[in-house]
Amino acid sequence: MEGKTREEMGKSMITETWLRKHRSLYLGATRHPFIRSIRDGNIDLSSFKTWLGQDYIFVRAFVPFVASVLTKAWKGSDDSSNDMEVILGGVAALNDEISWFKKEASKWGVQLSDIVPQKANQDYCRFLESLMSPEVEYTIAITAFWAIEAVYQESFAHCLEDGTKTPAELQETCQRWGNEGFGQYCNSLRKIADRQLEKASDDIITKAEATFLRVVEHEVEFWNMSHGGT
Ligand SMILES: Cc1ncc(CO)c(N)n1
Repeated sequence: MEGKTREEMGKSMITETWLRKHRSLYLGATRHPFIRSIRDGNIDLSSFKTWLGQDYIFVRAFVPFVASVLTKAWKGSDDSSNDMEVILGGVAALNDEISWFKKEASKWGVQLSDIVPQKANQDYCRFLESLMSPEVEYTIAITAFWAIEAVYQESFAHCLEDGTKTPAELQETCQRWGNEGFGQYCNSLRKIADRQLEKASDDIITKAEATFLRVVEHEVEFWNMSHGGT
């Protein structure tokens, strides 16, 4: 890539350039102390329960967001049948995820009906809601969607690598987002985002990059909230 302009590399490398440019922030999300503590086996189980309850609330807000991305794909995509299939797969996975949260919560003695969303969660859900507006372009929304899923995929896959000390009772959680199928799904989302970005105006590309950064910041805050416990 040395010495090549973005045009020569092809604009399809846009997410790649962002990941490189914002590497330390991105690693701040995917290698967060909360994730490290799972991986090292010294996680405080009250932190895990906090995360579980808060993430259940997040996922419930995430469903209408993903549905809004699906709606935008219907008219806003160049390859809407491909994109709608990928996004619909995401909706189906979320249906399964909600059942999993309920089962997992009862296993850990977490009463989901009692959970009050904390500030970082409220802020993140409000951000999702802002992206649901019909004024927000498909390219922006699909970029956010990819980034949201990719942070979880990379974070939890990191806990499953050889030599990690992830506690047995948290393996299933890590598998949920760290498994290869979820990795493929994230790659599909990334390809869609790159394809959309390739033909986007500079203004949209700039907006999409800012959206990507905000997602990563919200993810860091979300882990911070969980890591703080209670
Ligand atoms: C906070 C958060 N980010 C991403 C995902 C992935 O679906 C999730 N479940 N929760």
